[in-house]
Amino acid sequence: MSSPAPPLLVPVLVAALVSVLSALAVLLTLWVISTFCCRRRAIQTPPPPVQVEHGPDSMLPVVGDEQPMRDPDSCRLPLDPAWELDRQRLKLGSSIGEGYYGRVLSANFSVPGGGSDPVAVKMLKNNFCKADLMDLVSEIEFMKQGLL
Ligand SMILES: Nc1ncnc2c1ncn2[C@@H]1O[C@H](COP(=O)(O)OP(=O)(O)OP(=O)(O)O)[C@@H](O)[C@H]1O
Repeated sequence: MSSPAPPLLVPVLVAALVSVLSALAVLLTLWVISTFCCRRRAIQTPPPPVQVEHGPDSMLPVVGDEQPMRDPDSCRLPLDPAWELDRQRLKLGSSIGEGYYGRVLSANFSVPGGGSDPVAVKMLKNNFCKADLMDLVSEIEFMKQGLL
């Protein structure tokens, strides 16, 4: 049978427990504040421009992570004169459909010699991330190779 704790020990134990709990509360508060500040800083810091490179042995582009792209101008792709069309000649129409990362519009392309051709224009959805851009560029590259 255990003997009861001496009368003085109980207040000391309670005080120690209160001290430990207070310290834990302070640590938790500091952690919450630092996490909140880090998140705010991450949101305020604009993402770096996307680098799209072609690896020596691969036609797939090398681009970054899955952060949302907030500034579409920061991810302008290198021009490819062999495939690039003058987008001033494109007249966008209504939406045809949507896939996982892109949406497709009907459009008319004014042919330089005169007349126009109906075309489909695929573009990234709003709030796309770098992985979506990578998917689109990969699809473009496959199309150039005649693989799609
Ligand atoms: N060249 C095209 N001509 C007419 N309609 C098209 C054309 N390309 C796409 N579409 C329409 O737009 C829709 C979305 O196409 P999109 O390529 O974005 O996605 P998906 O191929 O269906 O799916 P995922 O995003 O998974 O590749 C298609 O389901 C189709 O209805």
